[in-house]
Amino acid sequence: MTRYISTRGEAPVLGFCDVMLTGLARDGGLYVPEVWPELSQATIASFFGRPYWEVAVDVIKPFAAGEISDADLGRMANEAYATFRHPAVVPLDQIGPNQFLLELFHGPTLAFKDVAMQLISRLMDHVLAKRNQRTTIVVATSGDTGGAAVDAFAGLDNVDLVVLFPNGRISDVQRRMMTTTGASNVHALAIEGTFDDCQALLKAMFNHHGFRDAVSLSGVNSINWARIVAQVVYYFTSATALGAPARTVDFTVPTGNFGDIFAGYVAKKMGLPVRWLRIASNVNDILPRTLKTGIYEVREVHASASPSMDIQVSSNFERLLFEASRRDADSVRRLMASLKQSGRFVLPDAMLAAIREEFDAGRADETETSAAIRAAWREAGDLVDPHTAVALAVADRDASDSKIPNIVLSTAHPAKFPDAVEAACGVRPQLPAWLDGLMTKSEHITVMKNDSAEVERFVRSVSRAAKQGVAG
Ligand SMILES: Cc1ncc(COP(=O)(O)O)c(C=O)c1O
Ligand SMILES: N[C@@H](CCOP(=O)(O)O)C(=O)O
Repeated sequence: MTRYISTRGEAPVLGFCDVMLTGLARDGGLYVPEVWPELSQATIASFFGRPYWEVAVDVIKPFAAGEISDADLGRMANEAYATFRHPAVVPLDQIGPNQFLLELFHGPTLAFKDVAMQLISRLMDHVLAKRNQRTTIVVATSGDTGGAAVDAFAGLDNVDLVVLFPNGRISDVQRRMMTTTGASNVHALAIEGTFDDCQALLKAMFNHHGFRDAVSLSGVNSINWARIVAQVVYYFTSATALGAPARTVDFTVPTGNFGDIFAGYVAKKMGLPVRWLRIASNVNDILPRTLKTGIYEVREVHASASPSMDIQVSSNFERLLFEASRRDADSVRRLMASLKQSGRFVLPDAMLAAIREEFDAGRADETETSAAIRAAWREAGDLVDPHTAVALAVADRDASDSKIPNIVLSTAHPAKFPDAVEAACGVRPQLPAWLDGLMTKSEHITVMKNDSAEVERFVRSVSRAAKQGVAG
C-alpha cells in the first residue's frame, strides 16, 4: 500500500482513500507519496496507441494499490473518459515544427479540470458508499475547477458541494456552469474578493478542526492528491505519442495554482523523460518572478483575459518546495510561516538551484496573450482560449527553435471565454450544441462577504453530514 506524508511533517500518515477524502493535511500541508513509484521504460513504451482509460489505470494503480482494485479502477476510468466528446479523449495536434498542442478541453465543462474530476467523483463516491459515509466538499475556484466539480458531483447522494468563486471575476459561461445545475446538493457562493481570498477561506475551514470534523470536510482542488495523480496520465499519453521513452520532450503549461505542472513533475519522477517543465503565467507572474529572483512575493492580483490564472498564492508550489528541500518538512514549515506572516519568503540557494534544474518560466502580458490568439487564428485557423494563448506566447518566445518536441497544454475551450477571443481575433467561438440552453437557464447564487464565519455558517447549514453528526 502506498503511504502518504504531509509536506509539513506533522499530520498522520495516510493511505490513498483517506488522502483523497481528506484534502488538505491536518497540519495545513499537502500530501505526497512517501516514495515515488517508478514505471519501467517498457511499461511507458506500452502506452503508445492504447485507450486513454487503460493508460490511466496503469499510471494511477501504483498510487492506489491495495485500496482500489484494478478492476474497479478500470471500470471507473472507462466510465469517466466516456464522458469526453473526442474519441482520443485528449488529442494531440501538431502546430509547428516540434510544436504540439494537447487539447484537454473535450470533457463536459470544456476545461482540463474534467480529466481529473470525472474520475475522482467516481472514486470518492465508490469509497464513501463502501464506508457508508457522507462528505461535504468545498471548492475554491477561479472559474474552471468549480464547473468541473459541479458537473461531476451533482446529484450524488453522499456528497454536498459548496463552490466559492470570486464575484464578477469569471466569465459568464464559467459562472453559469456552476449556477444552473438545479441539483439540490450543489451550492454556488459568489465571494466578494479574489480567488486567493476564496482559497484562503477554504484553507481556514480545513485548519478549523472542529468545523472540519463536524461537516466531514473534503476538498477537490488540486490540494487533493487524487486530482494531481489523475492529471499525470496525459503527460504520459502525449509524450509516448511523440516517441517517449526513446525521445525526450518539453512541456509548456499555463499555470496558476501549480497543480497541472506539478503533475508533469510527477510524471518525470515516475520515469518519463522530460527536459523542461515550462511555467507560463499571465500578468499575475509570481512564479516567473520567483524563479528569476528566488523571492516568492505575493502582490495584488490583476484581473486578466485569462481569469482562471489570476492567482498569487500557488498552492501546489508547496509540494515542489518539499521536493526541492530534499523533503525537509522543517524548511517547508519555515517558508510557509514566513509567507503567512509577511506575504513573502526567500528561497535558500540550494532549493532555487534544484527548482531551476527542472523548471523554466515565462510570462505573457495582455497584449501578448491577445496577439497569440490572433496569430493562432490567422496563421492556422485555430481558435484558442486565453489560457492556452498565454502558453503559446511563452512557447513562441522561449521554445520555438527547440530540437526537442514541445507540448503546449491547451487547458480550456475558446467558447468558455468568447469575449476575450472575439476581442483578440474578431471571431466569436460558439459553445458546442450539447450545451445549448446554458446561457438562458435560471441561476442560483448566494453572494457573500469574504468572511470566514459567515461562509462556515452557510456550509454547515447545507451539510447533510453535519446534520447526521457524521465525523470526517
Ligand atoms: C483554463 C485553465 N488553464 C490553466 C489553469 C492553471 O492550472 P493550475 O492551477 O493547475 O496551475 C487553470 C486553473 O488553475 C485553468 O482553469
Ligand atoms: N484555475 C483554477 C483554480 C483552482 O485550481 P485547482 O487546480 O487547485 O482546483 C480554477 O479554475 O478554479
